[in-house]
Amino acid sequence: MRTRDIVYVALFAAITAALALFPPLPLSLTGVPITAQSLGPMLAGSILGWKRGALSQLLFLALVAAGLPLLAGGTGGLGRFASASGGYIIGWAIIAGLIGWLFERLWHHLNLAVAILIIAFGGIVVLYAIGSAWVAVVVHLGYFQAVATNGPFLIGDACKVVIAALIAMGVKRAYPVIEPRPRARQDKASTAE
Ligand SMILES: O=C(O)CCCC[C@@H]1SC[C@@H]2NC(=O)N[C@@H]21
Repeated sequence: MRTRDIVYVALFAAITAALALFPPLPLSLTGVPITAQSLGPMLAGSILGWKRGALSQLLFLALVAAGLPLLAGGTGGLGRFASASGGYIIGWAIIAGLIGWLFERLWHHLNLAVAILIIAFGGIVVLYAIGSAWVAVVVHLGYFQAVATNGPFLIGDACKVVIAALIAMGVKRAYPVIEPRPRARQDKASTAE
């Protein structure tokens, strides 16, 4: 990793931490809060790509695990991973990697709609799937009951998806950070013509 990559990783860990400044709203059944912080991994993956995106969230998680109060509401420590929120928090690193990987693969086909679809897939479908498994275990619910507890997150998360896609597409145009995978041979041939 170059120095610039380390700076990007640290910057996006810091952005996720800064999003904790928005006050959380915990749900009564599970205690998992509505939070602005899941915008962090959406941005990290879509702007940095899979490796640096995932690393930025792993760095953030390491700091939380070490006890720094970087989660919304000023919480942190290993206990947060054992709480009903644990799957979502761990999922942030996974979805940053997944979103970044999909952005790299589809770089030459990206437009706002594709970006929204990719970020919604990672930041809603996959994140809820992981988070709900954790909720099911910790809160003693069936898996699909746990999935249903995500309902109140949907409007906020849909807004985060659109915000992340708009920012990521703006960065792609103005100052692309992702180094895309080479185009398929077929694409190359058609551009050479
Ligand atoms: O305990 C924490 O601070 C972490 C909370 C994780 C909240 C998840 S992230 C996806 C979903 N959308 C939200 O707004 N909240 C949950």
